[in-house]
Amino acid sequence: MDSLRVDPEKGLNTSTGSIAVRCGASTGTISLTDDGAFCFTPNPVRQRGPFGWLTGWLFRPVGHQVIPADQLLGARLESPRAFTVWFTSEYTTRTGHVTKRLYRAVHTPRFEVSDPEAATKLVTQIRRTVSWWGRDKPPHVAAIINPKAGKGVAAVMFRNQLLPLLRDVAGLRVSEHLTKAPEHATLLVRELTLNARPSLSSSSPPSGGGRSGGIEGGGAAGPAEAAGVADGADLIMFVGGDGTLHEGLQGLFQRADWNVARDTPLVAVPCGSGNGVAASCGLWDITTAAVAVCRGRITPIDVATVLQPPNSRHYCLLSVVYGAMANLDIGTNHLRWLGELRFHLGGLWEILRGRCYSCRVFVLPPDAASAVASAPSATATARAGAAAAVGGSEASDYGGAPSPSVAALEMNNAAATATAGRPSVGSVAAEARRGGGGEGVQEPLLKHEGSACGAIRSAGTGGTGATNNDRNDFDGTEGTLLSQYPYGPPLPLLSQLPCLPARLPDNPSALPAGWKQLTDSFAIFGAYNTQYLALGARANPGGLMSDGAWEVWQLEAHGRRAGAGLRLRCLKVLLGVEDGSFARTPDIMHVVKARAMLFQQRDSATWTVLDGEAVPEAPLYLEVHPRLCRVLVSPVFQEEPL
Ligand SMILES: Nc1ncnc2c1ncn2[C@@H]1O[C@H](COP(=O)(O)OP(=O)(O)OP(=O)(O)O)[C@@H](O)[C@H]1O
Repeated sequence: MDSLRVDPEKGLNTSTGSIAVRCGASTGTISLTDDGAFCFTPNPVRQRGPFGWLTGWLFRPVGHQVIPADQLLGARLESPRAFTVWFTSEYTTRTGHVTKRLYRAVHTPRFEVSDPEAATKLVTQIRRTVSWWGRDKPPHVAAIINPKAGKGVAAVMFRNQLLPLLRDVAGLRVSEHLTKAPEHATLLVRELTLNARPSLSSSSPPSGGGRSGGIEGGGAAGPAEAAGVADGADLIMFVGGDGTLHEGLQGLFQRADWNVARDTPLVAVPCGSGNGVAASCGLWDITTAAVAVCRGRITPIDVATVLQPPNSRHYCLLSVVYGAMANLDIGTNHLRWLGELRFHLGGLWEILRGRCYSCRVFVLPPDAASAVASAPSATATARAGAAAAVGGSEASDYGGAPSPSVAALEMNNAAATATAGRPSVGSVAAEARRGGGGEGVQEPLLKHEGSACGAIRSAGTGGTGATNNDRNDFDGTEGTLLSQYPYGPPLPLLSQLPCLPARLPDNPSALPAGWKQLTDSFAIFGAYNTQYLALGARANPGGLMSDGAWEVWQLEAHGRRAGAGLRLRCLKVLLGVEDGSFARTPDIMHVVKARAMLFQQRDSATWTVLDGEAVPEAPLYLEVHPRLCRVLVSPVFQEEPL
C-alpha cells in the first residue's frame, strides 16, 4: 500500500486506476468507473489454521460494494487518512393520490489509506464528480436562515442536518446569513454578491450519474469561474418557510442588476410551517433538499408582480389568498408552535364559522392575454419591447438595458444611498405598511402623481396635450400609472390599461377586451402558481409553475353565511386538500387560468395575503412574468397534474 503512485489530479493509482484501502478487518481496492460509480473490491480472505473459519466468521470482511453515480453524494474526511463515502437511499411515502419520493443520506464504513494526500484527492474527486454541477471548484451556496420560521428550529436544523451534508460531504462552500428581524432577508439578498449568470440545463431528470444533471452541465467551468469572478454566490438557499423566500425574492428584484440576478437559482429548504414552494419542488424534507442542492437540477418558475397602487410592488411565487384561506394562515400565527397543524385547525374553525366573503375580481385568461400582447399598444412599445416576453412560454429576456426611468431610479438610489445611506430594513417595511411616501430605495415606487393619468396615453400616442379629461379612471376616481412602477421586469399587460384604477369598475366593459369578471361572493378564494400551498396542502392540483399563468380557485357562495350544503362542500375541500383529490369532485370549485388579475377587497373581516405575508387592504393588480426565475428541484421532480 505504501508504494502507491498517486495521480496528482485524481488521487487514484495511475497504473491500476484504483487505490488500496483498509476497511475494518478487510483490505481491498477502491476505484471510480468512467460513469462516476464508486467500487470497493475486497481482497480474498485466506483462512489460516484450523479455526480460520471462526475468525473469518467473527471478523466478517466487508463485501464488494458498488454505488452508482446517481446515488453518490460525496465523501467525508474522518481523519487525515480515513474517509467515508456517502450516498442516498431513496424511499417513498404515500398520501392519498400522491407518492412522495424522499432521500436518506447513508455512508459506508471508514476506509483508510496510508497516504493522507491520496485520501484528500480521492475525496475531492468523488465530490467533484457527483455534486459540483460539473464544475472544477465547489459552488458557493449562500444560506439565508430564518431562526424564527416554523417551530423556531431552522438554525439548529441547518447546523445539524444541512451543513454537515453540504459542506463536509459534498464539499460545497456555504456562507451563513442569519436573519435578525422581519424583512432582513430582503436586505441580505439585495446586498449579496452573486456570480455571473449560470446557463439553464434541461429540467428533465438526469439520465446517468450526478454529473449529467445540473446547473452547469457538461463538466465545463462556469462562466464566473472562467472569468475569475470574485467569490459570489451560485445559489441562494432559504432555510425557513415561504415567507423567508418571499422576502428574499423582493430583495432580488430591488437589485439594480435584477435582470442577471434573477437567473441565480433559488432553493427552499422546508423549515417553516407551510413550505409550499419546497413541496411544489419535491423537497419534502431537509435531507431531500440537501440532495437536490448537490445534484443542482433547476427548473424555471413564473413570478407574478402584484401592484398595490399607489406605492407597492411585490413579487410572488406562490399565492394570493383572501377570506378563509387567509384567515387560516394569518389568523393562526399565534399557533405557530403547532407547525402545519395550525392550518388544519384554522380550516376547521372557518367551516364552523361558516362565513362567506366578498370581493371584486377580474381575470385576463392566457389566450386573451396573448391576443392583447400581440395587438399594437403604444404604451407597450414604450416599454422597451417588453411584450415579446409575454406571448410565448419562453421568456428569454426581460428588458436588458434599463429603460430611462429605471436608469433614473438607479441614479436616485445611488444618490439616496450616498447622502443618507440605505434605509434600514425596518424603516422600509414600516413605510410600505403605512402606505406613505418614503425615501431611498423605494422612493420612486412610492411617489404618486394622480394628475398624470393622461400622460401615459399622451406618451404613447405622441400627443402632448393630455388633461385630466383624458382619463379613463373608472368611476372618476384617480388611477395610478405604469410609469410609477419603473423598476424590475416590464408589465406589458398592465400597459394595455389606461391606468390602475383606485376602485374597480362594476363590470368588465370598462376594461380592455378579454377581461372576465368572477363571482363577487365566495367561501374560498385563492390564486396560485404552484401546486402546493403547504407540505400537506395541494390546493392547486394540476397547476404548473412554469406555464405562464396562475390558477384562480373560487368556491362560490350567495350571501354572508354558509348554509349546510356550502359547509359540506368546504369540508370536502378541506378533507381532500392534502393530495388535491377535492378537485376530482365535479363542480366543487370553479377554476380559471389567469395571466393577469384585478382584485379589490370588500370585506374587513379578513386579510389579503401574498405568499403567506399579509399586505394592506388595497386593490391589487397581478401580472404573471413567465419563467422569470429558477428554482432548484428534487432530482426526480415531475409536476403531475391530477
Ligand atoms: N430574526 C427574526 N426575528 C423575528 N422574525 C423574523 C426574523 N427573521 C425573519 N422573521 C419573520 O419570520 C416570519 C416567518 O417566517 P416564514 O414565513 O419563513 O416562516 P413560517 O411562517 O413558519 O413558514 P410558512 O411561510 O411556510 O408558513 C417572516 O414573516 C419573517 O419576516
